[in-house]
Amino acid sequence: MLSIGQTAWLTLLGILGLLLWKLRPFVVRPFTSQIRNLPGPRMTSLVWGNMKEILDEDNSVPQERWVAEYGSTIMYRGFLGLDRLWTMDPRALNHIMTHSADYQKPPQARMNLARILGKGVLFTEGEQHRQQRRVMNPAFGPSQIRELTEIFVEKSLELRGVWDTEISNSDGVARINVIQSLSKMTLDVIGLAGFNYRFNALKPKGEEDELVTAFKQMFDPQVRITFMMILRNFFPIFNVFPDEQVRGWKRAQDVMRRIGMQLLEEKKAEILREASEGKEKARSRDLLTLLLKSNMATDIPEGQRLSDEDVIAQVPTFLVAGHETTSTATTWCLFALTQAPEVQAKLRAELLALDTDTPSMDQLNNLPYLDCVVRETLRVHAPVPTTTREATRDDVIPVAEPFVDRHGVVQDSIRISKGTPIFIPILAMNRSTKLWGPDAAEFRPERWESLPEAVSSIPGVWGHLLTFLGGPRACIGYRFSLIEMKALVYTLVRAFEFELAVPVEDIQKKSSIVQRPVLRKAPEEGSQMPLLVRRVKRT
Ligand code: HEM
Repeated sequence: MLSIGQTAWLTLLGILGLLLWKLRPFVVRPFTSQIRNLPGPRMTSLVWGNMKEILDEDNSVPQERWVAEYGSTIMYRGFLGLDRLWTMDPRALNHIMTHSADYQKPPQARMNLARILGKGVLFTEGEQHRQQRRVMNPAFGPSQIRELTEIFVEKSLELRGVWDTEISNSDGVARINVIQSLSKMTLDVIGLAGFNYRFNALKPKGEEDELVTAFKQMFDPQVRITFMMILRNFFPIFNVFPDEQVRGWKRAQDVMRRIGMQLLEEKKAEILREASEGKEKARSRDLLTLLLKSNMATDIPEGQRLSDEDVIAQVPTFLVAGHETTSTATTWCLFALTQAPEVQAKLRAELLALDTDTPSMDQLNNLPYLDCVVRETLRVHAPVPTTTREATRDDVIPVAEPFVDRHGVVQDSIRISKGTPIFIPILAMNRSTKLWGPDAAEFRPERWESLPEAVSSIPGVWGHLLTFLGGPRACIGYRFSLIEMKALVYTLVRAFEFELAVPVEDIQKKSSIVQRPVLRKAPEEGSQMPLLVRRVKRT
């Protein structure tokens, strides 16, 4: 039997051992990492590495400067000097994104995803991920999105009505924080299109929907980073001491789970009822019903079907992945139009030439300038500016362009060790002057009428952009968000004129995962894009 003193010593030793184990990469990697000889900036702090420069400046700006100085493939230091790979070589990026089993999301990022979203498609890796994508892909095909267009247009018109009322109440010109309304609109859309669930976020009926409350609780943008959060990130064992925030997440998760389960049961019953009545097509066209139908299809072998747990985990996954991304993209689109009045006028002229308030998907896709404006927005204002991966084994990454390492030796590949973090430079690739030309940073929709040859090497799933990533982990919802964005821009730009309500220097891009706008003078107010909105005068 151990005495209290001995138990305390053993516990202390255990904690010390765990600490040393966790700190091992920070101690060993600087001497063993295969990428330590890549060119790159000098480390400016032993504790912060190069992170201070990165956190002090706008997204990707320091890395773009380093690439201009040292070449397309560089190494810089993260927290406690941990090495990070940043490459803008299209061939290397293609290798990393297509070999998704060898380059996975870092374990800590996955742990946080699982804690908040459950084990949905954003979380899973390897065979489980392939299985989920196989069942889910059919729900996101072009013909399914065509069916959903009506919802995108209906909700866009509802938003038009809300802003119209605000204008009437403000003597003809309303000051509107557009990101707030757009976020409600896209939540309503993903509710209806995702699960046939009415959030009524744009036009609340009585009390706020409990799923909306749960969602807000989980993704509060004002969340404080506490010491306990950092500790829990490094040492999951500290999860046994939950604070109020963790308890709040747990309560929110319980609500999401309960409603997810209820939706699942209802939809399964509907599919079975319709099958027994001999109907070919289920009435509901939402993503969850389509996913369930695909999961129940006879060509999916029994062992490949998703469990109920897997299906329920997709509910918060769709909500998170498909909501703020599209609202933020549309917000930046309206912002870009305020900065380019001639583009706004040209776009409006094209949109008003089509004489309908309720366009179909094909009609939206046949508007060439609208297409250019949406592409240019997603290029310059990619909502997700970077994403991370970690090498799961030692590897040799091929490059399109040989580079010179720190010792002056020419290298034609990147040797990488297991565990090395990699940053995928979505925004930086989208605005690389080498690929897009000297005006790459400018918002110029006309560039899409004749693209430089070089951009065809960018390994993105859509439009020569990395906005939706590429390879097996590319965004599953890109067609969904493109048509939703087009329906919004079509409806809003036909109805209203937009002007920025504050000096442009006051708008700052604040990056968590998604790049949201905040006011430099009032960051505590959260996401803000104040625009002056007037009705379009039709002659
Ligand atoms: C402008 C809008 C959007 C942007 C910019 C965007 C961007 C992205 C990016 C960059 C990823 C890869 C993340 C990573 O692996 O690190 C991703 C994944 C994903 N997106 Fe989107 N997305 C958008 C809209 C949507 C919509 C509307 C949906 C659903 C309705 C959706 C569902 C997903 C899902 C489920 C994944 C995970 C795919 C996987 O890992 O297999 N996204 N998205």
